[in-house]
Amino acid sequence: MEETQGETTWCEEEQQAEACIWKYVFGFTEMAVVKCAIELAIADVIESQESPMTLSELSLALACAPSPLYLMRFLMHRGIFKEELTAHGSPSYAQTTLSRRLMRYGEHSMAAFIMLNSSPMVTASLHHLSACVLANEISPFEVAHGEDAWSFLAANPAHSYLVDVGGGNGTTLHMLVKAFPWLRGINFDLPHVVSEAVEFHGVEHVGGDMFQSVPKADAVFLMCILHDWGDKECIQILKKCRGAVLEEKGKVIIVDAVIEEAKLDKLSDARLALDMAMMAHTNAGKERTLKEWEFLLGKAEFTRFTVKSINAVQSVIEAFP
Ligand SMILES: C[S@@+](CC[C@H](N)C(=O)[O-])C[C@H]1O[C@@H](n2cnc3c(N)ncnc32)[C@H](O)[C@@H]1O
Ligand SMILES: O=c1cc(-c2ccc(O)cc2)oc2c(O)c(O)ccc12
Repeated sequence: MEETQGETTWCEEEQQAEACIWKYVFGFTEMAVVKCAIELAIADVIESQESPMTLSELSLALACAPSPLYLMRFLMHRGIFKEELTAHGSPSYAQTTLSRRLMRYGEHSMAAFIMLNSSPMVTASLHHLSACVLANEISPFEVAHGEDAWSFLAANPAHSYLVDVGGGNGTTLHMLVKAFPWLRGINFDLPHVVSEAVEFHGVEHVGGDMFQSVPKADAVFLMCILHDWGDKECIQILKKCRGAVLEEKGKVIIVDAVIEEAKLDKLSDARLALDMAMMAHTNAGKERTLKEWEFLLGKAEFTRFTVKSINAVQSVIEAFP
């Protein structure tokens, strides 16, 4: 005979508790999978595709094997992505209002907060809550890091540095720094170009030659630069850019056209016209196909790259050392 407690039986309460306790058993796992989705830019890739993606399409876009993308099932069950069937009946993954909050950019993005709260700097403090409750008057942050948060942040600035190679007068970098306040910008261009540039908050102008060296940073940005140059020069520039970032976590972000000969869209003509303009304006500059980008990035010794179309003449290519 079941004991009743109000509306709920003892047995139902046990079952609810059993389901609930697993949330705590695997609480960190949930955070880690969401962090992983942000790092892989899964929501950004599906958004740029503008249609649901199968696991094999996702694996191509992310330049990884399909099997680890099994984590999409977890994210789908949490209501982060939704599953839809393709015309051939294969499962594909689509954006939701929630997954758009995992995008790295965009007005609803919460990615930066998730990355901060799942960072070792924050999680290390959370491991000391009980000691701090008992010890009183000392913060978990101080126990974990040996100093208060303000001294720690002064010694370990949380900013990421982005260097815009061939950034002109720094306008683009200024827009990026305003949109992403955790960024600090280094606008790198020829000395006579940066000497004319006006000051922007969060942007430092540095004069130099990208064929000689590129300032060190967390990431390098190259917008409409490589299309000005032939393959030999591009490989030289790309090698300097690869050398400017850390091997484990740096990247080189290229904004340039990707010519798709087989897949036409409303901007295909504009890309091909830009290719003709490059022929007219430069010695060996051109717009490149995916195969040509693959060749350049391979020659410059990048280990992998991803391409995101952004509904513009240019695409965003992220190359990893
Ligand atoms: C086509 S513009 C692109 C400017 C900017 N990235 C944009 O998208 O508006 C090319 C830029 O590359 C710069 N540049 C050319 N040669 C360079 C070199 N050797 N080192 C650094 N910058 C260079 C030019 O001064 C110019 O600002
Ligand atoms: O004539 C051009 C045009 C561009 C250009 C056009 C449209 C875009 O969305 C981006 C770039 O870029 C140029 C360039 O980089 C250059 O060195 C010479 C000429 C042009």
